Amino acid sequence: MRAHPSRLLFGSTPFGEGQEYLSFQYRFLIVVLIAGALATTVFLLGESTRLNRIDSPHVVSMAAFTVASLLLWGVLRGRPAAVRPVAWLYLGLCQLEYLSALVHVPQDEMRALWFLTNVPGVYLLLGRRTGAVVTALTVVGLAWINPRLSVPYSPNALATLLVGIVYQAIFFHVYSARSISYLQQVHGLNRQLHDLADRDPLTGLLNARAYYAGCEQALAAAACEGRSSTVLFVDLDHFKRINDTRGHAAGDEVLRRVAGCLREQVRHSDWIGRIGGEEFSLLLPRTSTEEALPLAERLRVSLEALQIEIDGQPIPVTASIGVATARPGEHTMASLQQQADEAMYQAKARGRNRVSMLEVKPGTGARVEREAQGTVFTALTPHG
Ligand SMILES: Nc1nc2c(ncn2[C@@H]2O[C@H](COP(=O)(O)OP(=O)(O)OP(=O)(O)O)[C@@H](O)[C@H]2O)c(=O)[nH]1
Repeated sequence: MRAHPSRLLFGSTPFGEGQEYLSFQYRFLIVVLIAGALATTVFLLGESTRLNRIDSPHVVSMAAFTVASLLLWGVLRGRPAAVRPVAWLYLGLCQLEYLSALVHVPQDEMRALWFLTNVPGVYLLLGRRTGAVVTALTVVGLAWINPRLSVPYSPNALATLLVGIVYQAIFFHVYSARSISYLQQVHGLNRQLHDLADRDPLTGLLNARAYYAGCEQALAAAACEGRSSTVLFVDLDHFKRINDTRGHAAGDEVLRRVAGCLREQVRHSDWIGRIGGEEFSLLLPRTSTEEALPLAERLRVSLEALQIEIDGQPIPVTASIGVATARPGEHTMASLQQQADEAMYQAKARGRNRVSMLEVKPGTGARVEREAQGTVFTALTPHG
C-alpha cells in the first residue's frame, strides 16, 4: 500500500481526542519551517547567480537559518508535543535573521518588512499574550535601532512599518481568539453527535452498534494479555405484559431503572449496552466464568429487588441471564454473544428469573451447562 504524500511532510503523527488545535499548530509550524528554509534558499541561489547582492555576513546568517530550520523540522516531525519549544526556537531564529538583514543588507529598502511576518505565526503558535509581548518588543526594538542603522528608514517609512505591525497584531489577536473558541464549539458539537450516534436515547447506555464495536476491541485486548472475557446477556421476563397492562410509558420507566441498576453494579472498565427492546448485554473483560457467575447472580437478585412503583402500583421485575466466557482467541464478539444468547434461552426454558451458563469445550464441541441456585452453581448437563 502506498503512503499518502503528506506523510513525507508531517509523518504519521497521532493526535488524541480534543487535540484539533494542536494538530493545526503542528501542521502550520511544519509548513512555516519548510517555507522559511525555501525562502532563504531562493535568496542564496540568487546571490550565487549574482541576481541579487547580499553582504557576506548575511549570506552566512541565511545559510545557518536554512540549516537550523530544516533541523527543527526534523525534531518536530512526529512529535506534536514539541510544537511550543520548537516555535520558541524558531521565533528566536527568525528575529536574529531579520536583524542580520536589517544591519547587513542596507541596500534592500524593504528588508524591515520581514518583521511583519512573525506576528501571525507568534499569535497562532504561542498564543495571544506572547503575541502581544513580541509585537511590543518588535515595535520598541525597531524604533530604537533605526537611527543606529547605516541607512536608516525615514520617519514616515518607519511609522508606516510600526503601525502596520500593530495593525496586524490586533487582527491576529482577534482572529486567534475567535478561531480557538470556534474550534472548541465544533469539538463540543462533535462530542454530542458521537453521543447521539452511540447512545440509546431511552437509557443512555451504548446502542447495539457502539456496544459491539467497543467489545470487539476489548475482547481482542484481553486475549492479547492471555485473559478470558465473559458476556452476561440480561433479558427481562414477560416484559410485554408490563407494556400491555401498565402502558408503554411504564415499560420505558422500567427499562430506565433496569439500566441504572446494571450500570451501578459493574466496573468502569466493563461494557454495557442495550442491544434490543428489553435486552441488555454486558462484556466483562479480563473476567473468568468463576468471577462472572457470582456477579450475574448478584445482578439477578438486584433486579428482582428493584422497587418500581408507578401510579402507586408496584411493578415487579425479573430477568433471565445467560453467561458465556471466551478464553483467549477462542471467540469473536458475535459468537460469544450467540453463546450467551443460547444460555439465556436455557434460563427462560427452565422457568425464568435465573442465571444459566453455557460452555462449549474447544475441539470436542462438548457442551457444559450450569445454573445458579442462590450463589451455588450446579452443572446441569455435562457431557462430552
Ligand atoms: N416500553 C417499551 N417497550 C419496548 C421497547 N422496545 C421493545 N419493547 C417491547 O418489549 C416487548 C418484548 O416482548 P417479548 O420479546 O415478547 O419478550 P417478553 O415479554 O419479555 O417475554 P420473555 O422474554 O419470553 O420473558 C415487546 O412488547 C416490545 O414492544 C421500548 O423501548 N419501550
